[in-house]
Amino acid sequence: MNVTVYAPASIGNVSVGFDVLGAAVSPIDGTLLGDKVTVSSGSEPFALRCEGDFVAKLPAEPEQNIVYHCWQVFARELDKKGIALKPVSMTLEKNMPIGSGLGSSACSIVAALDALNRFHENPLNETELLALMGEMEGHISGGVHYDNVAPCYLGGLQFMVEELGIISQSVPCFENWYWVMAYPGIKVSTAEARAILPAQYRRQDVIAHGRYLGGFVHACHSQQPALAAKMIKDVVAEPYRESLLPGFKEARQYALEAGALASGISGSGPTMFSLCDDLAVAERIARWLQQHYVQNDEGFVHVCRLDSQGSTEIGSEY
Ligand SMILES: Nc1ncnc2c1ncn2[C@@H]1O[C@H](COP(=O)(O)OP(=O)(O)OP(=O)(O)O)[C@@H](O)[C@H]1O
Ligand SMILES: N[C@@H](CCO)C(=O)O
Repeated sequence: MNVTVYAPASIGNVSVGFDVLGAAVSPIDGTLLGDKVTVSSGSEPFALRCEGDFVAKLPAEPEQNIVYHCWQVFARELDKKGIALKPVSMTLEKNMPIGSGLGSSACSIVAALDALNRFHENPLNETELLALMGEMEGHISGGVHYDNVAPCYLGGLQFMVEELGIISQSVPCFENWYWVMAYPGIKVSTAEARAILPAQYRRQDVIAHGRYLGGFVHACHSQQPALAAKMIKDVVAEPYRESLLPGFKEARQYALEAGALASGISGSGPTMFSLCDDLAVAERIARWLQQHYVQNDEGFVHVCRLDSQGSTEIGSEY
């Protein structure tokens, strides 16, 4: 028996909701922009093999791979429930660049925990599994935040409510929005990009943040796309992180002049997203970003749609 799970890329924050809003995205050309994890029966308690385009960027020791930590916390939770852990042989296909702002660690975490859970016939429910995913993301980035793992696992646009035993709920979005994702090919560490943020904010920024986030969620629920797009503004992180992203200011200005409805940093960067409601505009912006924002052979640009599915079981054998 083996189970394979694919977990998609995600946009943390979506500019307007620092740490509390995130969106899962997939390229419209069918490219699988995310990690895959396969869990098979093993002959020892745990074994990990890594492959894929970005395998060389992973820590050399399996014990330092987040997939190993996922297995450890999964074992801990099964132990609490008195359920036997099966010996597993895991394979990580690492397709996501690390430190990209596309939720790369979230992809590995979500694919690993979802696959482990399915392999054991779902002993953990959705909320228990998502809580573990948040714990693992916190382990890597220095602070628990669900804005990558929740959309990556559940799909769509997710808002972190973290109340009444609920971690995240989905927010309706707009069918005709295209998300142009441009990864320049350089690395920005999430932990470092968090460490440069101020510990306190001015009252006017707090008020603006509340207006933008409340306005965005309201506009999504009342299906006002123009208003929703206008509310995609970041006063919490972008002003402080811009300096980490060479060419970002110019690229955002180009995208907005070329007809993007909004443009911002994806997660902690360096990937930027540009939102369009016209495919021709999205493709024009994508071509420009490929020429001017991408810095090396590892960079790429994809025109995406919201991925409403989140992590998905693919190609399993029973
Ligand atoms: N399977 C894995 N996938 C990604 N990173 C991993 C994995 N295992 C261990 N790591 C380590 O976790 C850290 C991830 O760093 P960081 O949080 O900046 O990247 P990220 O998750 O790719 O960022 P982002 O969410 O912005 O895409 C790196 O130090 C990396 O070596
Ligand atoms: N909300 C997180 C996302 C990291 O991808 C941050 O901006 O630090």
